[in-house]
Amino acid sequence: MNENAISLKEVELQRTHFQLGPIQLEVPKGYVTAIVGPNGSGKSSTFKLILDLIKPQKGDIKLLGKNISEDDDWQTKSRVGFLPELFSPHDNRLKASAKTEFVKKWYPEWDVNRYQELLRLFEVDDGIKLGKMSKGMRRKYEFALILSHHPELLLLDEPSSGLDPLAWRTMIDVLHRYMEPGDRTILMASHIVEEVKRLADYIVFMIHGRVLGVYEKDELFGSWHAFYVHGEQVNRKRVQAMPGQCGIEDTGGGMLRVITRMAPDAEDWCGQEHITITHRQALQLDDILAILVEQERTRLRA
Ligand SMILES: Nc1ncnc2c1ncn2[C@@H]1O[C@H](COP(=O)(O)OP(=O)(O)OP(=O)(O)O)[C@@H](O)[C@H]1O
Repeated sequence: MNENAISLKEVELQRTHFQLGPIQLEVPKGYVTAIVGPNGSGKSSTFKLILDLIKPQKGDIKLLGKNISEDDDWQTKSRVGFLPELFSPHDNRLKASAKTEFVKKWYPEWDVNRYQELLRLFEVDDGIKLGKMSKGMRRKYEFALILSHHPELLLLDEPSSGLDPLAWRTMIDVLHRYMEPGDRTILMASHIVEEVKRLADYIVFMIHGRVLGVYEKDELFGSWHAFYVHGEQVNRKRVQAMPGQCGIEDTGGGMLRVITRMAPDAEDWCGQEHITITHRQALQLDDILAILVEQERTRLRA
């Protein structure tokens, strides 16, 4: 990884019932990074910290090379497009077009043609009051708005929340095209497995306010596998020594299903131990997340 679009160093945020961090996170420029984690794990809070909308108790945050706590300059923030998870109800009485007129003044790179093109693509009428828009329509409008000033960096919190399947496909398409020039960056939070699979280059797991790791997507799916082995050939105790082992299940019919997070090493180990893998399965993102959540719960209980 070379240049970072965002970096968080030892960032801590203390709330009454929640502790975020210390977080160490680097978001590489030119790629899509997806934060994946259960509800309440701190994804939205991380976005707000990055944008200086809330202040951490400790740590340093850099946005597009600038230290955000020292940089009050709008210039850096005007290079970012932020789609929050929830929109403020304060704008509800405004027509979308009135909000656009207000917002566009803040962005030197505002592109009216791009805005009109995106409204057409998403089939959004900006003559409607924001409070009268459906959830999906409002999301599509805000999406068009943040893309129309040619941001270098997009921060998308649950981008497809409320979108129908057709609008979802359009959004994925628009984001792929957005990334085409090669120097743009997306940091997104998502619960949608398919969305992460289609868009992300890197995946960050965040659980209970902690970043559990940043993984290159293909490497992640290539290393988390379930191996099926014959219980007659190998007993539970022996298979516990498999590299990266993080779960053994009896699937009936004398078969054991062994989950490993180090599939290539585990395969070599099986070879050396003369254990035949009868079948193997790459784990899905939600399976991996479920295992990590369980491991984190066990760690917290200990
Ligand atoms: N303004 C606030 N004051 C106090 N606690 C808050 C505030 N906002 C969020 N929290 C708490 O911080 C924790 C993290 O919330 P956050 O919204 O960052 O999580 P999330 O991962 O985005 O969740 P979700 O997937 O449900 O959107 C939660 O326990 C939440 O209750």
